[in-house]
Order: sequence, then C-alpha cells, then structure tokens
Amino acid sequence: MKTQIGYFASLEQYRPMDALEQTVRAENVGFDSIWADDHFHPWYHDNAQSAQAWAWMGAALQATKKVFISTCITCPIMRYNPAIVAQTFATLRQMYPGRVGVAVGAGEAMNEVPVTGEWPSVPERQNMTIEAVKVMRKLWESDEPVTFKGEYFTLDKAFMYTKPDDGVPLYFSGLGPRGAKLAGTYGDHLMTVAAAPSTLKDVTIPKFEEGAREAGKDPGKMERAMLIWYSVDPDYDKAVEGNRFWAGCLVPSMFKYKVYDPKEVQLHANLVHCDTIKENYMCATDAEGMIKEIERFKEAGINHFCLGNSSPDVNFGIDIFKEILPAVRD
Ligand SMILES: C[C@H](OP(=O)(O)OC[C@@H](O)[C@@H](O)[C@@H](O)CN1c2cc(O)ccc2Cc2c1[nH]c(=O)[nH]c2=O)C(=O)N[C@@H](CCC(=O)N[C@@H](CCC(=O)O)C(=O)O)C(=O)O
Ligand SMILES: CCCCCC(=O)CC
Repeated sequence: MKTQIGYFASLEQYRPMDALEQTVRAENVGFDSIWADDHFHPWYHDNAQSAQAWAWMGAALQATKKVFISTCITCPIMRYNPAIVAQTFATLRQMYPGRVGVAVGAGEAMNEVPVTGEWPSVPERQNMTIEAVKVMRKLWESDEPVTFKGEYFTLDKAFMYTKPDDGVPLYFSGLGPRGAKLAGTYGDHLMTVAAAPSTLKDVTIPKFEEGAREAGKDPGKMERAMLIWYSVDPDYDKAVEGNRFWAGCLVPSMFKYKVYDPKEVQLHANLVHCDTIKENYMCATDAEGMIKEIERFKEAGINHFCLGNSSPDVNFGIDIFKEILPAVRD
C-alpha cells in the first residue's frame, strides 16, 4: 500500500483560524490528508486552545479543494452520543464526497470528565466504543429505521435521512494490545499514536492484523495510520523543545487515571526527558533529517502519517515538505 503523508492541524496548539491557514498551505504543498484533534480540554495549559473539531472541519472542507479531512480522533461514547457522531460525519461526507473520514477511540479524561463527571475503566470504555461503532454503522447502512437496545446505547426507530453515496471510512484507535486488536476487528483502518518503533512493529501492528484476520478482513488492504509530532529547526535543541507541548502524551498514566486539568497535564509534560521526546517523536534540523525520521517509522510498518507540526516556525515546518514528500512516498 502506498505511503500517505497527512498534516495534523492541531486545534489545541493553534487558534482555529491559524489551523485553517495551515491546512490550506499544507494542501498546496501536497499533503495527502488533513487531521484535527477532537478535544474539550487541551494537552497543555500555557498558550493552548481547544476549538470544537466538527465546526472547524466544515470550514476546512470548504476552504480546501480536494484533500481528505478527518478527526483524529473523536470519542463517541460519553460527551457525544454515537448517533450524533454518525449523523455529523454522514452529513459532511454527503456534502464533500470522498473527502471525509472519522476516527474513533475510547477517550481521554480531559475531554470527558469536565463535562460528564464520569470516567469508566479502560476495558469498559473500549467496550462502549465497540458498541458505539455498531450504532454508527447501523445508522449509516440501514435503509429502514433502526431499533437497538445495547448495554450502553439505545436507538428507537432511528433513521438517518442524510447519508453519503459512499460510506464514511472509519479509523479505529488502538494504543495498547487490546485496543490495537479491536481496531483490526471493528475499524476499516488502524489509527495509533507515536510510540517506540519496536512497540509498533512487535505489538501494535501484529495485534491489529490479528484482529482484522479473525474478523475475515485482509489487513494488507487496511491503512496503518499514526499521529506523531514533528519539529524541524536549524537548531536541534530548539527543534526537540518544540515538541514539548505534546510531551504529556508520553506519560501512560494520563490515559488510565482521571487527570483532566491541563495545568496538571502540563506539569507531567514538563518532566518528560528530552531523550524520550527524541525517541518517540520526530526532531530534525532539515529536510534530510525529517526524511530519516519518517523512514524510521515506515520501517516499523506505518503507511499513513498524521504529522503534527510543532516546529518553532510553523510555515517553515510546512513548506519544507515540498522537498520531503517526493522522497518518502513510494
Ligand atoms: C489506554 C489504551 O487504550 P486503547 O483503547 O488502546 O487506546 C485509547 C485511545 O484510543 C484513546 O484514549 C483515544 O481517545 C486517544 N486519542 C487519540 C488516539 C489516537 O490513536 C490518535 C489520536 C488521538 C487524539 C485524540 C484522542 N482522544 C480524544 O478524545 N481526542 C483526540 O483528539 C491502552 O493502553 N489500552 C490497553 C489496556 C490498558 C489498561 O488500562 N489496562 C488495565 C487493565 C486491563 C485488564 O487487566 O483487563 C489497567 O492497566 O488497569 C490495551 O491493551 O488496550
Ligand atoms: C498517546 C497520545 C494519545 C493522543 C493524544 C491526543 O489527544 C492528541 C491530540
């Protein structure tokens, strides 16, 4: 499968209008896809933003010509009802055929706790996500009103009137071994997050493929997408520190425990060692360095990159891809 290079226009790191300008610029440079985080609270406190992703996506689709756009990712189980998630993305895909996707996952405390007060365990949230995906697919696929009584969600003669002619591609997030297997079983494609290449190669991708095969799918036809941050600057140390905004994502307890105050997340992020940032994210001084970084993760099995630009000079971090894109696409 051909390698695709996407641009992650962060609504936590940039003001929504700035993320929109980056998106238009990224399409002009030749990126294959655009991805936006779907958050209520952000992963950092200082200078952070947190715009609503679906509202932003409508504007981004209208402002661009042909690039594919998806959230990365939407949690369809708590602050959002899965039927409304299904309706939103069906509407967008009917308006912009072939250009809209949705990625789903089991959620983060910072987005769900502030507005629901609830925080179920990881296995329970994963089970809720499986059921949410079933609800979404039923609404997308059924020609009749749907009645469904699950453990978590209910549909009572629910019918989706506005549907796309083609389906909405669904990326399923998996970070741990169970999550990755579920992605293979229930998703059209895998969406994961930057991790050590050895973990991706030895655990995440094999588990995803196992889940897909057990569900009767050919994993060779499914994308292995990954969100990862990059920072490019002629001063290497400055490039590394550019990724600091996202260092909280390298702290595993952020996903298990009920940490939802961005100031507390930021305290953890600031304690992450710079070597951990270098290993898990991409840091480079020039195009050649970035190409090597992308190759490191291609070798681990990733074939769709969602690249979050954390470079000190954001436009430099986009324009440098004129040189990078031809070298990393096979
Ligand atoms: C925590 C791990 O669970 P997993 O299901 O694999 O992944 C969870 C993530 O998908 C979500 O948190 C997701 O919402 C995060 N996310 C995101 C994900 C992604 O791939 C790309 C981009 C984004 C951006 C984004 C996200 N979320 C949003 O709301 N908005 C966004 O924009 C995990 O490690 N799972 C392990 C199990 C770990 C565990 O807790 N185990 C238990 C014990 C379990 C047992 O014994 O049965 C424990 O330790 O207590 C796994 O194996 O799946
Ligand atoms: C391991 C990091 C998960 C992704 C975190 C996130 O929400 C980024 C937008």
